[in-house]
Amino acid sequence: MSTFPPELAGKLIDGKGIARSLTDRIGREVSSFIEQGNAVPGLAVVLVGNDPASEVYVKNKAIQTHRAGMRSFMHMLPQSTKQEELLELLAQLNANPQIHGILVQLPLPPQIDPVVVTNAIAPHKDVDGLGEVNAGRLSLGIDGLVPCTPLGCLMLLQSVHKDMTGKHAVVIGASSLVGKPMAQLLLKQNCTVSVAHIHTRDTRALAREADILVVATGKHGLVRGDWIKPGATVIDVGITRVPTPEGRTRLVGDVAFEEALPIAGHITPVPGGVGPMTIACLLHNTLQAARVTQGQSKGEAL
Ligand SMILES: Nc1nc(=O)c2c([nH]1)NC[C@@H]1CN(c3ccc(C(=O)N[C@@H](CCC(=O)O)C(=O)O)cc3)C=[N+]21
Repeated sequence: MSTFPPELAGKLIDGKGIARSLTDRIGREVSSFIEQGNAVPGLAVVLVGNDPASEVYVKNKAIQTHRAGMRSFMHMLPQSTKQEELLELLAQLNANPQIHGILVQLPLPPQIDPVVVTNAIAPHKDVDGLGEVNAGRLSLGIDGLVPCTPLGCLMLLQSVHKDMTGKHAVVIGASSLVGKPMAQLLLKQNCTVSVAHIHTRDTRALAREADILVVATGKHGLVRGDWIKPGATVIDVGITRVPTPEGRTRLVGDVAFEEALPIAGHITPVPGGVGPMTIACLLHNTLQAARVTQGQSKGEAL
């Protein structure tokens, strides 16, 4: 990033750095949690199939989990795994007192229903926050486990904005994984929230009205420079691996970064933006889940 002139470099939201300091803080909190006589927080990650990109993410998660002083339990299942077999594993993980958080990596093979699987995770261990109990809690504004990517985006926004009251926040993408929970979190920050999706008539015109723009579509380069209101804060959740002319690959976001950089007030890069925050928030949620299990948090009913 040092190749940017200083006035542009100051616009970058350093997700990697913010994630590192969050992970370090969680590590210190984990140490004192254990010193107080509590169990070592444990995270189980389940991967079905052998998608190479998913394997990289899952290994990254395990490395970060250890860095924060927590236990990591990896379960790699074959692509042909039956839904019943996965549910059987989840029942064991739910019952295992060494495990405080469970994450099933998405997407799953076609023979497995992600809704059934997500809801088979005990709500107090659902560190992805995707099950109906935690999703319902979020929409009601009750404490619960919040999905990691939107939570990470919120923390990045809070590094720029002390108070978001009255700001127009536009979320592009309405998935249950990112767009919908992101909209709930922005509402809770007193933003006026618009959610654009595949059927939205003029997404560009809507985006141009945004003080805060969160893009989570998986369509790389969708948001061009002229979609951005001058001075807006832009959070790019997209992450796609594309080939380079030299025959290698690189990661790009949903925002045409070079076009957006001179116009935005603040913007997240890809890589080094939202991605590292997702993992840091997973650790945050795992510690939170362990605290609740040990009766140290008010979210007792989780
Ligand atoms: N149940 C579930 N929960 C998830 O949170 C989940 C998932 N399934 N399935 C896959 C996606 C993807 N995901 C990422 C996490 C970190 C980076 C990350 O750290 N990215 C680095 C770059 C890593 C690289 O070089 O490949 C960065 O953006 O700087 C990216 C992507 C979580 N996901």
